[in-house]
Amino acid sequence: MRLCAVMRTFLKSRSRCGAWDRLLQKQSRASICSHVHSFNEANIREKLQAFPGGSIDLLKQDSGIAVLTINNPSRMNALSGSMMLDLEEKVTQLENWTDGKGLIVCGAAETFCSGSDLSAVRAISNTQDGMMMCMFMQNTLTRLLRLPLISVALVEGKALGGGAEFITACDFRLMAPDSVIQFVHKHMGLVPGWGGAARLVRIVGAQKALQLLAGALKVNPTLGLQIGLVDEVLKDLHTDMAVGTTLKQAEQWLSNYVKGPVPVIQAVKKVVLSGRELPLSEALRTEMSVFGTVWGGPANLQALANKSKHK
Ligand SMILES: CCCC(=O)SCCNC(=O)CCNC(=O)[C@H](O)C(C)(C)COP(=O)(O)OP(=O)(O)OC[C@H]1O[C@@H](n2cnc3c(N)ncnc32)[C@H](O)[C@@H]1OP(=O)(O)O
Repeated sequence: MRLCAVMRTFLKSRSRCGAWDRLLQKQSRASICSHVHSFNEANIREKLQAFPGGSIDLLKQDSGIAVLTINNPSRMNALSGSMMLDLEEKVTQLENWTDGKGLIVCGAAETFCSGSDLSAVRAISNTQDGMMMCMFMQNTLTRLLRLPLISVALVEGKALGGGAEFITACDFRLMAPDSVIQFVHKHMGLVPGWGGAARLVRIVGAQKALQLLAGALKVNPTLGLQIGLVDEVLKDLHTDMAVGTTLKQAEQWLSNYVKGPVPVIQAVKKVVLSGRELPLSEALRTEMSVFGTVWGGPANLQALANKSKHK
């Protein structure tokens, strides 16, 4: 099945906010499907399956916060072909998670992700296969960013190459002390292909993005905060034993933004997403449509009955 058809099926299946879905559907077709005409999904799935190792683990919690773990520690959590397939499957599960509000993306064994598995990169170094893999990952990471969940990447250790691209597909980024984000693509004779450059420009602006990519700069927590790539630096576990694990700190941080009923939190994400991705006139229409899903809804009526004051 061609990817465009997959995107259409996926978007059609999520029709709780018709206008929002239709607009993103239109945008998805234009931005994701237009540049590789001969994309054959079955073909790329078969190719990716030939590079096994590691897993992507998903834990959906009663709190409404899920934890997605990139798990391939013997290769510094490099993404193998089967992990790319696994990631797509987990994103589908999250798209269907009606009780979800937040998502933390992290790596196993105290490091985030060292990018694409270099053994797979070597084996599929022809242009056609490279572009297919790139399109598969662009599609998956775009869907991750568009989840109606508030997402945060928890960076410990290293986020390199595709790992640095991955973190840009989350709404927020947290860094542990001593961690590093580096778009090493230039050193590999590459540029980002998983959508990381396009998203980076939107996060830090074109000037800073150009510096990060052209200089393959090592971004430590201080620089990350300074340029707006990173939203918070976590406390050092070695000097402050009371803070718990980095994952606990990330959950604590995210809990500030996911307090409240599921439909309201998901609606917040949708209006920001449409503002981020759509032209103003379409974003305004979408905002009205999402507004219609919460106006007069249970949380709204409850707040009115409580005569809430916001002192
Ligand atoms: C569009 C996507 C573009 C891309 O993502 S291209 C890939 C970009 N990433 C890279 O080039 C990362 C290369 N690796 C490194 O620089 C270093 O291994 C790294 C991550 C800084 C860690 O350094 P160290 O702490 O010294 O550990 P190490 O080098 O001994 O690594 C431990 C084991 O992990 C392996 N590894 C690390 N990154 C990998 C990768 N991307 N693909 C496949 N294997 C990878 C590494 O080969 C080593 O394995 P082994 O113990 O020698 O069997």
